[in-house]
Amino acid sequence: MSALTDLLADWMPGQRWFAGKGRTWASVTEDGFFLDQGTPALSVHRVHVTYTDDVSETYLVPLSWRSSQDDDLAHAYVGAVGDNHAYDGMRDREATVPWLTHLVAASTVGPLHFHPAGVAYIPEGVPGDLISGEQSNTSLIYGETAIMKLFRRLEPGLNPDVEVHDALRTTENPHIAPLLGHVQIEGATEGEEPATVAFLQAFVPNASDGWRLATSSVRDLYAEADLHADEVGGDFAGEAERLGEATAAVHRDLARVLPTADVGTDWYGELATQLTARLDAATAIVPELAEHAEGLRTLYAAVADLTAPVTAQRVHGDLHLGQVLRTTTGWIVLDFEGEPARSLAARRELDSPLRDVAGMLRSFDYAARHMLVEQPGDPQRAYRAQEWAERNRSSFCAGYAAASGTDPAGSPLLRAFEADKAVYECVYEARNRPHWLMIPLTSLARLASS
Ligand SMILES: Nc1ncnc2c1ncn2[C@@H]1O[C@H](COP(=O)(O)OP(=O)(O)O)[C@@H](O)[C@H]1O
Ligand SMILES: O=P(O)(O)O[C@H]1O[C@H](CO)[C@@H](O[C@H]2O[C@H](CO)[C@@H](O)[C@H](O)[C@H]2O)[C@H](O)[C@H]1O
Repeated sequence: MSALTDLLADWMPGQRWFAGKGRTWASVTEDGFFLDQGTPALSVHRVHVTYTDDVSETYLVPLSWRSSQDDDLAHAYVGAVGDNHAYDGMRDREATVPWLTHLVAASTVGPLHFHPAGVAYIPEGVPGDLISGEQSNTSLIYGETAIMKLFRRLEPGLNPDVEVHDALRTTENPHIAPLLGHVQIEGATEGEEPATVAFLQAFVPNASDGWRLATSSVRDLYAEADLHADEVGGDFAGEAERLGEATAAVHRDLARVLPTADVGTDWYGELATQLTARLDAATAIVPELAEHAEGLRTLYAAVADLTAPVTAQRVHGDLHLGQVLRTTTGWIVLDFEGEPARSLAARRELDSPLRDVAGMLRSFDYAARHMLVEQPGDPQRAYRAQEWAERNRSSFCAGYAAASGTDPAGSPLLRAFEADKAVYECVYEARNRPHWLMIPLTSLARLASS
C-alpha cells in the first residue's frame, strides 16, 4: 500500500459516512487527481475498499493539501504524506470554493464533468460550510443560497436524487427545493457508466427539520406530566397532517413525470420473497431479530396473498422526519436517494408509495421513543410516547388520504413495509448507534405479534 492508502485506511473508518463499519478490510486501492492547484490544493480520490466477505465499495474522498500543519484545522487533519499535510477537503473551508467555480463554468476536470442546471443563480467564490449532523453523505452550505451534497459512496449511474429533482423541475411542486446542478465522474474502468459525485440544490432558508420539530413536541409532552398529546402547546398533529398532504402531492407529481406500472398479483409474491430475504440477511447481522422472525415471516406470507391492484411508481425510498423541512409556508421533502445501503438499481425500482408512508410512520415511532432510550424502565413515559406516536401517525395518514383520495391506514401492505423498514433500521442502528437498537426492536415486537 502507498503512504496515502495507509493514511486513508486509518482515517476512513472513523468517518460517519463510511458504511463499511463492522467489516474487515481485505484490500484498498486509490486513484486521484487535482481539481484545483491553488493554496490549498484540492485533490479528489476514488478509494476502492474490498472486505474479507468479498463485498467492495468505492468512496469519494476530497483532500486539501498544505505544506505546514494548521492548528485551526486540527479537526480536519487526515495525516502527512512526505512533507505535505492532508486535510478533509470538505472541512477545510478554503478548499470548498472550486466546486461551485467549476459548476458555473460547466468545466471538465480530469474525469469530473460539471453540469449546471442553467435555471438559477449559483453562488461563486464563496466557501461552503459543513452542515452539522453529517450522515451518509457530506453537505456544504454556500452563502445561504445553495447546498451541495457530496455522495460518498460511488455507484455507476445517475443518482436518484438528481434524476428525481431534474424530472420534478417542470411540475413546480411547492414541496421540492430546485436543482441547481450536478457533477458526474467517468467510470473507473472502460465501459463503466459515470457515477454522480455531487448535487447542488437551492438552500431552503429559515427552515427547521421535521425531526427537530417533532422531538420538541415530544419533549413538551414529557414536561407536562398530566396532559395528553392533544392538550399540550407543542402538539404536532396539525403538522403531521400537512406533512401527509405534502407527501401525497409529491407522490402525485412523481407519478406524472416518471414511469409508472400497473403490476399484477405476482408483484406481491416477489415482494414477500424480498422482505423475507432482507429479514434473513439482517438477522445474520443483528441476532436479536431472531426473536421476531416467526411473526414477521407470517406477516410477509400474508402479503403474498394480497390481490388489490397496485400502481408502482418512483418513490422517495427513505422518507423520515430528518428528510423534511418546515419553512414558513409549508413542508419541503429532501433527499430522494433511497436507503443508502441499497444498490442504485434497487433504489430506482418502481415501488408502492406506501413504502414512503411506512417510512414516515416509523419516524413518528422514533421521535416518540428516542428519549426513552435513556429511561427504559419508565412505564408512564412509554405510555405517553405510544399515545404521541399514534396521534401523529393517524394525522399523517389522514392528511395523506385527504390529498390522495386513498387512505393508507390499516393496510396490511403498509404494516409489512413498516416491519421491513424496522428490520433495515436494526442493521443501521447496530452499525451506527447501537444504543438506539432498542427503538426498532421494540416496534418489531409490536408489528410481529398479531
Ligand atoms: N435544500 C436544502 N435546504 C436547507 N437545508 C437542507 C437542504 N437539503 C438538505 N438540507 C439539510 O441537510 C440535512 C441533510 O441533507 P440530506 O439530503 O438528507 O443528506 P443525507 O443524504 O446525508 O442524509 C437535512 O436534514 C437538512 O437539514
Ligand atoms: O438520512 P439518511 O439518508 O442518511 O438515512 C439514514 O439515517 C437515518 C438516521 O439519521 C435513519 O433514520 C432512522 O433514524 C431517524 C432518527 O435519527 C428516524 O427519524 C428514522 O425514522 C429512522 O429510520 C435512516 O433509516 C437511514 O437510512
